[in-house]
Amino acid sequence: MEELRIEANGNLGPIDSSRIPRYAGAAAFARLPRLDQVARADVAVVGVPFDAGVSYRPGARFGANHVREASRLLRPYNPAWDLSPFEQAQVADAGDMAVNPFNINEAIETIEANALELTGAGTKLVTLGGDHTIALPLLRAAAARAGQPVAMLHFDAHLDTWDTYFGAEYTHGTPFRRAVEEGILDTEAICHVGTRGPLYGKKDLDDDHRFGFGIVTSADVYYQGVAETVAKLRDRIGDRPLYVSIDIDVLDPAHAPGTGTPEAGGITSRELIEIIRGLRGMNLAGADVVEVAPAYDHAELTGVAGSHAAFELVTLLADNAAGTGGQASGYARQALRGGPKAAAVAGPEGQESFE
Ligand SMILES: N=C(N)NCCCC(=O)O
Ligand SMILES: [Zn+2]
Ligand SMILES: [Zn+2]
Repeated sequence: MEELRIEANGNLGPIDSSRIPRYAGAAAFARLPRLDQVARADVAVVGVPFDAGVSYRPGARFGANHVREASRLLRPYNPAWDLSPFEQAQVADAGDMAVNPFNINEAIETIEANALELTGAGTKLVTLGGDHTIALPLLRAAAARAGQPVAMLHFDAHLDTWDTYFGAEYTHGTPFRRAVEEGILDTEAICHVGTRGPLYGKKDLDDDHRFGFGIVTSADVYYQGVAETVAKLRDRIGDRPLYVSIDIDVLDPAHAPGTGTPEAGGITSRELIEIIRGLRGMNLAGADVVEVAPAYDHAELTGVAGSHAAFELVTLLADNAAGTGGQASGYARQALRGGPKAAAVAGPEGQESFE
């Protein structure tokens, strides 16, 4: 079948869902072209079907394709910012990395090497996991490309700064401790968002604090609201190269049941999307959406949430590639009251920083 695609500004866009039903054909993220169908890409969405690092329910190896399936319903215009990311930048689906499911160390090396290869010509990556182990090699590649340790916003119910499980150093509960040890994170500008749930002990928090992490808990987002959360995060990070890692379990299980280690009391998908939108114009180096485990999903809730989170990340990167960041437009222009969009556009001046 012919692929009837939307094209604009020399960028090959998604299959046109007004001419080919959106449920037809093979799934690529947002019905975008494959990387081998375009000459170059500003932004690539890539899958990492790997879940050998999980401590509880398995299945995140199927997450990337589940998010791709759910992403068929995305439309190409993002009204929050009056942006058509696939027109403003070339975005493509780079397919899946072929990682060894039986050897975690080798898998980590493969992910790092593939991420470096994909970003060679300046392409920015949005990676679909996979379990959270994969953030470590992705951060290595992001820091190598940035030429310096990167700031990080880590959306997650969990800290993921634990030391080992069963003596294993590389698991989905440990990537950010390893990243601090490796010196690839800018420890002046790293923060967890959405943290909640029981820990093993107080030492978990003491260690995490010692590594330099700030914490905006799920309860903080509820009590302070999105606007204040965004302002604090922007203040903390400034213009540093920023990696954004989104564990889908940051969402309440009501919004994202399809994940391996769910915790009650999470943020909503609306809050997550609005916080991501609040990062507009920041110096985004790369991002991931991980821990989608479709076997536990219902009605594609988690796939839809993951696909929208990824779409907002792609919008941020496309916006940066096109140099259009920071202008009030779209819904922001039509807003009746100030809110996070207004705050994000206005910037973080005058906001307190947090410890
Ligand atoms: N990264 C995720 N999703 N979970 C980490 C949970 C580690 C634990 O079992 O304590
Ligand atoms: Zn988690
Ligand atoms: Zn995690």
